[in-house]
Amino acid sequence: MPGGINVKICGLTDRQSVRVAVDSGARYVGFVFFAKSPRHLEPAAAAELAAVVPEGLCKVALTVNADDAALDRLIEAVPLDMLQLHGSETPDRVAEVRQRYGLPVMKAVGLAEESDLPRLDDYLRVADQVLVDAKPPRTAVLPGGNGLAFDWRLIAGRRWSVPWMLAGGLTPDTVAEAIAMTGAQQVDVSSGVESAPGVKDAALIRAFIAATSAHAI
Ligand SMILES: O=C(O)c1ccccc1N[C@@H]1O[C@H](COP(=O)(O)O)[C@@H](O)[C@H]1O
Repeated sequence: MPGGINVKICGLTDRQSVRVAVDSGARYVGFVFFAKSPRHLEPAAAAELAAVVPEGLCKVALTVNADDAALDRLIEAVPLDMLQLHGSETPDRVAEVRQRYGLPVMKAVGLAEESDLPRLDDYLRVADQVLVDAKPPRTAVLPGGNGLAFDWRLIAGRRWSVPWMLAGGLTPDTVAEAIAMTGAQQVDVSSGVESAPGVKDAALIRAFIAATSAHAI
């Protein structure tokens, strides 16, 4: 969105929250297709939510190491604008998915320390965007959506050759500082706008998006 921060609200599971996200100015809305997640949706349910999203906003499907059969089913059922690959997909797999479905692909990469950064570079030639997220703890059930932040100083002042989005433990209280420190022009949130895992909170969604607008002014 020219002149402002692009916000993605991820893990939406109900119509009311989709409406709040859209009305508050979200540029991306994310649906999770990963059975272990409390935000998991079946494709038919996602199709109903997608119908609430106005033309021009980006409907993103988050998948984790999904195979072609699963992606075929998803794309057949849900009108999508972007695929977010949030597992251990290789650069070759990212290129394959992009080619097979003709949709823009955003590849998530988890960071915990400086030595994680080169992995991000591996995706710049194959992904349309990269999502810079916190690396999940070894014992985590989910590869993302854990409400954990990484040390933003790791990417302060860094730029990449494709558009990128900052994620990981962002909240209405922290997002302005995260933007200021990293220079992110796009931010993604899931846990930070929930009252319980998988339950989005309208007031938190509004507050999060307002906090990014306050930054832009
Ligand atoms: O949200 C989930 O359940 C999820 C499941 C599997 C992979 C990623 C998931 N969420 C994504 O993780 C980041 C950070 O989320 P959070 O704000 O820290 O909760 C974000 O991109 C979510 O889309």
